[in-house]
Amino acid sequence: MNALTLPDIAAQASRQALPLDWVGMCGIALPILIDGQRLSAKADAGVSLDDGEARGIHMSRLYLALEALERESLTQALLRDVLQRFLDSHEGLSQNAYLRIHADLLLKRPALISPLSGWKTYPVSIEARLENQMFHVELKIDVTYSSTCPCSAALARQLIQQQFIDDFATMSLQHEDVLTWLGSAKGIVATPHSQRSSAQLRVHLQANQRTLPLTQLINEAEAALGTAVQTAVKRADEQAFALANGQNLMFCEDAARRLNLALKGMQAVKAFHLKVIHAESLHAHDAVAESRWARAAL
Ligand SMILES: Nc1nc2c(ncn2[C@@H]2O[C@H](COP(=O)(O)OP(=O)(O)OP(=O)(O)O)[C@@H](O)[C@H]2O)c(=O)[nH]1
Repeated sequence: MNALTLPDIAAQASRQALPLDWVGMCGIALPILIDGQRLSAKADAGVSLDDGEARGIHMSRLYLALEALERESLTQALLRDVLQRFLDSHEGLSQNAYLRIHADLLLKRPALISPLSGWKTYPVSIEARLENQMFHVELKIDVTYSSTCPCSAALARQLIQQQFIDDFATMSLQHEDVLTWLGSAKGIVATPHSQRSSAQLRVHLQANQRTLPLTQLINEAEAALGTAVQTAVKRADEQAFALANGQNLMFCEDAARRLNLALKGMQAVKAFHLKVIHAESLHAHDAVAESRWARAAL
């Protein structure tokens, strides 16, 4: 080695000849473009190290290949290009390439009644891999919503009926008295339990789907669930939300079935796995349902 040559340890032979499944970098700061939005993301970039004799991969080559992601909107084709660059820059060393991107998508949501609106963040992950020359992309999205237990609602209604019997058994019914009673605490002697719930969607896209339809997936999921968590809320909005919840009683099974149907109806979706978690206020544990589906090959 002369004085001007930088030592290159990665190029040395490995002391223990052993291939590795994933080698790379996690948590790389990266500005990305999704649906016209510039998002602050974190990327995990890696390749397999199939040449067990080689000491290491070339981290900088993966890092530099990510540059393309800050210039163009994310598409399946762009993700594939980046993964191909990972492999091209590791010829002879790696056969498989991996890229995970984590970001918070920000969407502005209107209030139910008032003219207000506010922002909601949706954690999203995009996982792309080029494995044995097969390209796969999986989108992960979390959507939060409110769920009210139908069983608890029925039990609460029964208690309200019982209270009505107790209070009016010996009285002749007067419209005015009933109206006053309904507006009092006795008229709602029991309330059903409800909870902030979350749907975790993992979606495989059709190969011909160019863009990543994250916003569309979120919108479809929220429409199917019916009681998405709100942003700006005045009393009129809160009342409308109470009504929406009362008309939208659901077990976790109901939520999972609704999401299943909504995702199946999206042309962009090739397969999915979904999990809904109702963080019960009745228990210290959660009620959970999962569902998976894959479009039949033509
Ligand atoms: N492979 C590997 N590199 C590491 C690790 N930790 C830090 N690095 C550094 O990552 C830097 C970039 O590696 P390379 O991409 O091989 O850099 P380079 O040799 O200048 O670039 P090329 O000429 O393209 O190979 C090097 O300085 C490594 O020391 C590690 O755990 N494994």
